[in-house]
Amino acid sequence: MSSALNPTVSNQPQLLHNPWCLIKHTEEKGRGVYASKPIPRQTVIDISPVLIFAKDEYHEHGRFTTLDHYTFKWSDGRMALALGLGSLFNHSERPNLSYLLDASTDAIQYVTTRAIEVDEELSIFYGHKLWFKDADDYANPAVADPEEAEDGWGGLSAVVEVTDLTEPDGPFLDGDPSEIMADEDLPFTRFRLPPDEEEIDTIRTTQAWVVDIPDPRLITEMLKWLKQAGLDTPDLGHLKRIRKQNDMTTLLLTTSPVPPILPGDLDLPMPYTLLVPISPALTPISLKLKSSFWPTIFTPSRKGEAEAWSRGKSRWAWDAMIKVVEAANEARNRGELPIAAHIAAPYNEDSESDSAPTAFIACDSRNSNAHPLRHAVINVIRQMADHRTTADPSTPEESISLTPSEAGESRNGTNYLLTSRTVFTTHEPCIMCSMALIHSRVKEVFYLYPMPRTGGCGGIACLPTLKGVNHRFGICQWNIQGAIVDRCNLQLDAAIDA
Ligand SMILES: C[S@@+](CC[C@H](N)C(=O)[O-])C[C@H]1O[C@@H](n2cnc3c(N)ncnc32)[C@H](O)[C@@H]1O
Repeated sequence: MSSALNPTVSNQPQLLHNPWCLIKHTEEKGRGVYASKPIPRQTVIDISPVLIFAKDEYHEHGRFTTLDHYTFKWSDGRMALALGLGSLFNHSERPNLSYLLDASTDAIQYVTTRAIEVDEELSIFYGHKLWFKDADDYANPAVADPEEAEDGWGGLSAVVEVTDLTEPDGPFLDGDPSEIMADEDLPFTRFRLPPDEEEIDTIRTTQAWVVDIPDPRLITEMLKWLKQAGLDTPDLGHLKRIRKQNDMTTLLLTTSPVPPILPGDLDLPMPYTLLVPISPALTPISLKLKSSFWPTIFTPSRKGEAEAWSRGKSRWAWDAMIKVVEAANEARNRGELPIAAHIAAPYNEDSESDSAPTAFIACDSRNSNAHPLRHAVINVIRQMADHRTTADPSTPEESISLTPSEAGESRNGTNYLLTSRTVFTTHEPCIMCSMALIHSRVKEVFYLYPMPRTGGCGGIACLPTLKGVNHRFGICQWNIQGAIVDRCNLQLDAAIDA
């Protein structure tokens, strides 16, 4: 953000009913909403009721007034004005709020997409065609060009038009599909889970034999002996061999259950056991904690780094997301809750993404089954389980559909159901569904709508980060809700319990 921006608290009455924010004024942007204290990710900042204008009314009158800076497209060509905080969020190329249009209550809900620091501005993404000069000083600031701006009406029209919906085939089709996309251009936000083993009681250890060496001159000899005795094994490569503590030098010997027999001529004390970490430290905090057991090697490996995404893979995700939203719409038309989940066929650089038969899609069926546990994610995992228990790999059709790990006698119950698979859902999975995804060893989950009150992927809890949970999966929130929802005309109940 431009350093020229120096927000001042305006002298107008503050929103005392809102615990998170203040309205401040800057010369460049006018009023804006700023965090008055640190705000956690997925906090509902405001649910603004909207005032709706009929299409003709807006076209003939509203668009010629100041309203035009504040309104955005609603369904059926109508325009909406957010009452409350909703009209004061300024635009950012890197927004920290997502929004959720709720046609059933005529309201719009604003939710933080990441943790927000005190004094940070809360912003939304208006779209690519701005009618003003963006005051934020990013590398490619949008240049206001009235000719470029939409000639339609509605200042914030892009709130629901982040992606160009006039492109009949959708985004990410142009260009080289293998080109790796910059993180900020991806259609989703990845949530960074804290690295494993950040707390002392989650560090996994094993018992190792060590010996104190009262005379440091014996160290070289002992290191030679370790080699000769075959104790210089790679399984201890993540640990330092020697620890110097309180004037005592101690040598790490082995993790074998039986004590090693030390050379008799060196007059060493008896070996004894200690707990040592079983893996290297990936973070500085982990290094400190692990080294409190035994000096550990620091390897900030690539393990925790985000996977690179190509344009083709973004398109694959877009298609999967469209599919899941369409399924949710169909479910709604059948009288179900409009929630769907999709186990996408794995992305393959060389083939059509949606033709592989191991893709599954399921909807919430709590209504039709009168069964409170028939959530979409549970239903889709069950489809995969049923497929793996019943598919006959001897038939040509099924032999195509089963991946090597799925085929053969090791079927359901032997292998995990979703290893290396990606699940797309309309709604953040609830706690029950998140646990089912952990049990299935899913690789990653993409969802469209955060569920701050029920979600198990960061909403009310983040299951993959809980202590004692032995699997982690990637969590990504789709950024361009508006585009997808508008395209598929999904009418969503923001209060839905997904
Ligand atoms: C919905 S209003 C936001 C609240 C507005 N700042 C106010 O004081 O009422 C949209 C208007 O805010 C201003 N604005 C929003 N985001 C901006 C940005 N990134 N840079 C400059 N001006 C911005 C523009 O004048 C725009 O027409």
